[in-house]
Amino acid sequence: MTEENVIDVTGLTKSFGDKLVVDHFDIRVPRGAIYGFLGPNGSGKTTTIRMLCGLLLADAGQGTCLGFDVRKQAAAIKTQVGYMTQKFSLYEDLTIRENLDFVARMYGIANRDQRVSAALADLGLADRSGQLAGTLSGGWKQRLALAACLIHDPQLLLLDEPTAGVDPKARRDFWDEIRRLSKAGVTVLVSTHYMDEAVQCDFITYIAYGKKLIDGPAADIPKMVGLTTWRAEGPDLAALEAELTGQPGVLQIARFGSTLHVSGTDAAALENTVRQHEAKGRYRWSLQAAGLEEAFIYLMTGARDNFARDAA
Ligand SMILES: Nc1ncnc2c1ncn2[C@@H]1O[C@H](COP(=O)(O)OP(=O)(O)OP(=O)(O)O)[C@@H](O)[C@H]1O
Repeated sequence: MTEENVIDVTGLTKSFGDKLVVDHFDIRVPRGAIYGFLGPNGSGKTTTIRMLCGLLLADAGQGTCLGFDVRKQAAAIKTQVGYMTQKFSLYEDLTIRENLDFVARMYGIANRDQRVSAALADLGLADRSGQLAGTLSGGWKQRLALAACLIHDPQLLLLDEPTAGVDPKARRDFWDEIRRLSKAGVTVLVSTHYMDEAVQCDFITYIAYGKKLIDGPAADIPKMVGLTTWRAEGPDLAALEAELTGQPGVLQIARFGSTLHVSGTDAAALENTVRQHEAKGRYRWSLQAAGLEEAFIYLMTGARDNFARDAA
């Protein structure tokens, strides 16, 4: 493995039957990075992650994951990544300790009892280790699943929507842990539909209909998306939103606290519309530096749900 890239693949392609699900996907993930994987439902994120961790053989493409060939060394990759699936994949009718012990046994970990006890202590669940996993709240289940992924000290975590349906406080705690792991040198590729998670990533890649549309450092994404945003402050923002909807240059209107962020990709047309409203004097308008939040909303709502295309 090169020191720089823990994942380095090009042209990954996968079809199911006659349906092309992932189309020539390339990605390079530097060691220690948190790489956000965004895209509408059904865009091919899970399929890509499964090809990267050796669970699914790509139809075409090549490259390495943790220095192993993704096509020829799937078995080695599987033992060395931590993969967290969308659905809770542990046993609800085993206790927390039994679940961790089971996973540790699968990986053939030496000093198993010690390792499991350390994982329980890290989790803050040492006192409740005899509790059935099925009785945990959604947030705790996710943390337990993460602890299970980490039991063999993987250098790479592939997390597939790890916090879907989990409350905001539990999501924040989960991400504190992700950042701590990243600081310790663990590389993380994480798919998410949440803006507050996307903004915590170092890099972002965006996929739609199996094709990568955007990829780069998170700080560069707004520029790549090419949105101009104006901010409006004043009374009755709902009325302003209704007035602006569909006007020239206006592609997106998003409420941020007591302000309205109005965005578009045609800067001149948008400014023209804004100036006309500004002349009425009801609202204070200011040009807003391009932000990842607006870019995220644009990306995640701009492309239709991929299943919708299938259904059409
Ligand atoms: N084993 C399979 N057999 C047939 N079709 C599949 C299989 N796995 C996935 N698909 C299809 O491939 C497409 C991409 O699915 P995938 O789960 O990779 O998308 P995703 O981006 O992870 O979606 P989500 O955000 O909803 O999890 C979907 O249309 C899905 O129905």
